[in-house]
Amino acid sequence: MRTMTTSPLELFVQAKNDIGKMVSEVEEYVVDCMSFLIELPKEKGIVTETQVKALNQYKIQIHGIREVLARDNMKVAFFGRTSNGKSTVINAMLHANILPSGIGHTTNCFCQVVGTDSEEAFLLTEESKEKHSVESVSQLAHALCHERLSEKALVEIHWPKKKCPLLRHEVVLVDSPGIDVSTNTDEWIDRHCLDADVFVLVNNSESILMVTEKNFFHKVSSKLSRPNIFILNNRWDAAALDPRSAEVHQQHMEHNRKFLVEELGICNREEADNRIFFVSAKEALYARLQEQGGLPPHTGAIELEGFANRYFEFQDFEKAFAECLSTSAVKTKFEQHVVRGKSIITDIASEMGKIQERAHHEKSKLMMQRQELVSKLDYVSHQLKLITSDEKDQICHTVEDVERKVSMALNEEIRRLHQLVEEFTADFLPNHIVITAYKRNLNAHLDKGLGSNMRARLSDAIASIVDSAKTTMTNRIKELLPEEKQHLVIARRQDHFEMFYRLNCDNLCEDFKEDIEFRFSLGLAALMHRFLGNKQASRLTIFGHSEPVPRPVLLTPGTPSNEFLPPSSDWAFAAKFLTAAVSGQGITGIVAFTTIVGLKLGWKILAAIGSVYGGIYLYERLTYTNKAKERRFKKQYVAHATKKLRLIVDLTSANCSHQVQQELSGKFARLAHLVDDHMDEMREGASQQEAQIKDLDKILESSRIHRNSANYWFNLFSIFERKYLQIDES
Ligand SMILES: Nc1nc2c(ncn2[C@@H]2O[C@H](COP(=O)(O)OP(=O)(O)OP(=O)(O)O)[C@@H](O)[C@H]2O)c(=O)[nH]1
Repeated sequence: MRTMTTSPLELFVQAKNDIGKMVSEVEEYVVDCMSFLIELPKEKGIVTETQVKALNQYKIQIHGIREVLARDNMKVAFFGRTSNGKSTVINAMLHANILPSGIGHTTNCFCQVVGTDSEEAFLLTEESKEKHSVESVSQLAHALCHERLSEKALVEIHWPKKKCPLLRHEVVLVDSPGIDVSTNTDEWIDRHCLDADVFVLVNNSESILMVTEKNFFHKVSSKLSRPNIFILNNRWDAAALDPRSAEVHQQHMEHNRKFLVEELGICNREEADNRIFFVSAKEALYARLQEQGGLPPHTGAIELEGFANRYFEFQDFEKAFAECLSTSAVKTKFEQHVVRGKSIITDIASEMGKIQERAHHEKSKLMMQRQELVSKLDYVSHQLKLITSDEKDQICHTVEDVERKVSMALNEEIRRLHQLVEEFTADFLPNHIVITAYKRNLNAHLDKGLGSNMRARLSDAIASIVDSAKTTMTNRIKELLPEEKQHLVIARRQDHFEMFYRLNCDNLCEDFKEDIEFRFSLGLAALMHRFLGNKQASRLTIFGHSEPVPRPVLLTPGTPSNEFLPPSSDWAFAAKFLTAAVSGQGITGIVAFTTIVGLKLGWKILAAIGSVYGGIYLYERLTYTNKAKERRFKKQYVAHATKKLRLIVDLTSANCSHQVQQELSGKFARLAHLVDDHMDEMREGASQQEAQIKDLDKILESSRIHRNSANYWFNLFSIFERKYLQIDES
């Protein structure tokens, strides 16, 4: 609904303020949208380069509209032949004698009168922006003459607004040189007419419209769509003196109407009648100057008959002109801005819609991906727990299996220990230094031999068990890893397991003490041991002798020893005696023993027995070589080592199984670590997706706000349209 104002011209001012404010705010909005677009992540494809460029273009265009708006005003151009009174009409409308007028060609260039807030009037030319001060018409005329301007040049006369009410409403009045003096009116039109809202054709009512005037407006009409043209038949005061004035009036009306309606085709008959006026600018100017006290009373010009009617008609012209100018200027000046503004806003809303759509799509995609990732993470975590528990059991079984195998193999090796010892060859001499070295080398041989035998027995089997366990856990873990990481679980060469069997025979047999002294097998001590057994013999040794008797070595380990029987009758006596004799170890004892046996059996028998006994002794003594000593040494060593090794069977098998456990646990820990890393990456990915979803929410919210704002601005433009541009529709 159009707001009625005191002056029709105020409509333009009000519309200009409204649209100026709106465009200024829309510019801020477009800048906001631009910043929003620039900050959007390009890699997601939510915003395209084309959109950014388009928005930048809109920003430039809106800024351009704002700049044009600032310069927008209501422009009226006055045309007519020389001395028809164009300058006088303008002066009358401005209520001031601003433009020079007179007989002859007084206006030699385009003079544009605009209002200024300044107190003083000044003049600007196109060539220089230097302000020329003018205070009076004569000065202005002088200044214009002095400038020596071409007819198409433009001079701006800035006149204080407070002196002229018309200038307060953003009205610009353009005076032109006489159409009849120029041959280059095309250039005039291009330079000065295309942005004019209203044209006033000032005709001298003492003559009809000439071809030059008509041709000029034909050109204007061809370049502008339906220009607003008013025809002022000026100097009507002079024509009114003619008795045929009514007839002349009629002729002018018909002629002018025909020109506007038929020749130019810019309006209909009724409209044309409202655009044709018969006035006396000179009288109107004089009357107004007189009102302001600018002229002495009774100057003559306003005392002619019919002045009042002509003056009223001049005022009617001003009123019709103001309405037409304001309406036309609002439409021509602002309609294009509104159309452009609405188009920009619609485009921005559409771009925001696209961004919203893409962000929404991206968010849905991300949410699905995140859901998948979280489910996968839960699955992997759960599976890892299951596999870990399962593998623990599996490793326990494997370890037990290995322990059993090692134990069996070691027991077997212990049983075959004598073979290993027999295989050892080195010089053997019964002296301390050689024996010490011999023992050391034998220990090393045993260590190495046992180790390599164990390896030969178990290596393949254990390696196969371990490899199989590793392969199983690797395959299970591999399932939990993404394809691109599965190569990390493939076993490397250094993953191959080798059992380390260190029996440490050096330490084990450290306490081995050999006994390789000659022992006559039928000697008294040997016989006593044979008959009494080790314990009794040892007891006798402990109670009866100052010289310690070396501990006898069992020739056949495992052979049960004879039980000690209590002595009886003669044998009991002999035994006691023998015991006493042996216990005494003295010649007296032996002689006594021999005498008793001799007396009992007879001396001959005794001599024979003695010879045999001596022969046996001699034989044994002679055959007890170094080789025999070495054999005895090795036998003792085997017995000792066997006993010792049996003690460490459990320890060794436990140690080996521990190695397997370490190997498998280590391997599983490394594999599980890969899954942990993968889960960490998934968690990181999920939290990144969460952050991206939040960012997308912000983008969605911002694009929604910007889209709503676009709708708001579009509605405001529509309201402006209804208020100022589609008045007839309301
Ligand atoms: N009698 C009478 N004289 C007028 C009227 N209007 C203008 N004149 C006179 O006509 C002469 C020319 O007036 P201008 O206003 O200078 O005419 P113009 O069309 O501007 O002339 P150029 O600037 O040379 O193109 C002046 O002497 C005016 O006083 C009028 O309505 N009645």
